[in-house]
Amino acid sequence: MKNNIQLEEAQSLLLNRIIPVGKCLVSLLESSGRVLSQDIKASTNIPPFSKSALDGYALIASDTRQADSSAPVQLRVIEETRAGFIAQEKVVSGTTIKVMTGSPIPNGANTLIKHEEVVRNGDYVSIFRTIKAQDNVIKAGEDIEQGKVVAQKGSLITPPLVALLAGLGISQVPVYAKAKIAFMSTGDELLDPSETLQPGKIYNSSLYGLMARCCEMGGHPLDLGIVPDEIAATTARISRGLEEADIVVSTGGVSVGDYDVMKDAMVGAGAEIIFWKVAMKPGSPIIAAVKDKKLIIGLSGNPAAAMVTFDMILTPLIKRLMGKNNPLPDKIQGVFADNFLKASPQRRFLRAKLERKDGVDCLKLTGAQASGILMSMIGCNVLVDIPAGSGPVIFGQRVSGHIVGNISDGYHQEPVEVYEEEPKREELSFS
Ligand SMILES: Nc1nc2c(c(=O)[nH]1)N[C@H]1C(S)=C(S)[C@@H](COP(=O)(O)OP(=O)(O)OC[C@H]3O[C@@H](n4cnc5c(N)ncnc54)[C@H](O)[C@@H]3O)O[C@H]1N2
Ligand code: MOO
Repeated sequence: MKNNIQLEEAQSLLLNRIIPVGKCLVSLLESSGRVLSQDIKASTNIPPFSKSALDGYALIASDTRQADSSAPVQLRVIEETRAGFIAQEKVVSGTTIKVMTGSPIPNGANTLIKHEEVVRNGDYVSIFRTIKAQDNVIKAGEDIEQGKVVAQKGSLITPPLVALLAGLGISQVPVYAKAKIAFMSTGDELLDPSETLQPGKIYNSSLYGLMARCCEMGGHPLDLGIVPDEIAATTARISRGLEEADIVVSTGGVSVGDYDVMKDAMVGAGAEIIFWKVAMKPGSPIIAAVKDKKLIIGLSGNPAAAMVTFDMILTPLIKRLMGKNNPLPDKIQGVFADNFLKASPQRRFLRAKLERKDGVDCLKLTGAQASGILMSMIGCNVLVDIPAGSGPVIFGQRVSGHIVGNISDGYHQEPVEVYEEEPKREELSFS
């Protein structure tokens, strides 16, 4: 068993053990937010045929070579067509076909003019200028060429990708199955929020926040409820979780108190401990074990510590289980828009909110930072990463962080912008 390891080592020790869950097909709408389980190749051009970009007339460009405002060219209108229909006639020299936006380009025509530019008189239109070939023609394959890989296995399905898949005629999307994560909380002091509060007891808050986070990233939580601080009961609950889920997550019982049962319960369930404690605050006493290739992760009982370690360690595991290629939280650099005056002998993660002010990414604390304070998780979308051995962090200082929660995906996928010059404090105004 390793002890007090660095966060990055903990992440890679665990990620290396993850084998993505199965694959399945889901409807287009259900696919949003899921992860593609295979490359998608365009089976057709988009658009599939060349079409008109406007309401007007399809004609042959060379017919207008002599046209000008004093000597218009006259063309005979031989048909009128619209989007969804193929013109029956062929445009030959001296003729034109009236089209609507989206109409397939009629045979023989190679350019278009909008109807406001012509004068219609019975079956004839007058054209007052020379038109170039291919004007206002949207070419077949202009958006996507047949055969092109439009999305890669392991990528997140976003609403624009849903539209693109629909445009390719894909109605059932190949995705990774949802990971099933079992959640339990140990603690004799805990009551479910549905129960009446008793003296000395508190409501189980952590479990619900973690399960909601699991849902937020498309996982399927399995609620194993509250377990008393007893080894046998905890062992039994872990074993049940292992039978039914891909990963078992618990809160509480990971420190050094008389009732901290998690390590013994894991061993009792036949699991091998991988590590205990990660050099970070909050959440340092995290413990990880493995049984039959399934991970069991015990998080701190302190609610904010549990959420921070869930975001930094569990979230990547769940994303990888569901096939995601780059599951670690995206990194960001920004300007600290607050003062945190405590020294950090240990590496510390501060709950902050990322806000862009005048083009500068600013990170402002969301409240008090003690491990039990849940309030400051509200609005937190970045965990500012303060290296071990740091002194106070002051307003205007450059800091790094990790994006957490829903804005993580797709935010700052490009390399993080590095500022040439430190913005001066007086140049920044914060509300
Ligand atoms: N002598 C030492 N004591 C502690 C140490 C230490 O190194 N030496 N480490 C501290 C740190 S740091 C942490 S973090 C906690 C971790 O404790 P546990 O994971 O064993 O958690 P508990 O003791 O069960 O609970 C801690 C705290 O959180 C409350 N809690 C627990 N579960 C929930 C829940 N599901 N929802 C809401 N609140 C919960 C619990 O009542 C406690 O107040 O240990 C320190 N101690
Ligand atoms: O590591 Mo503990 O989570 O600071 O309170």
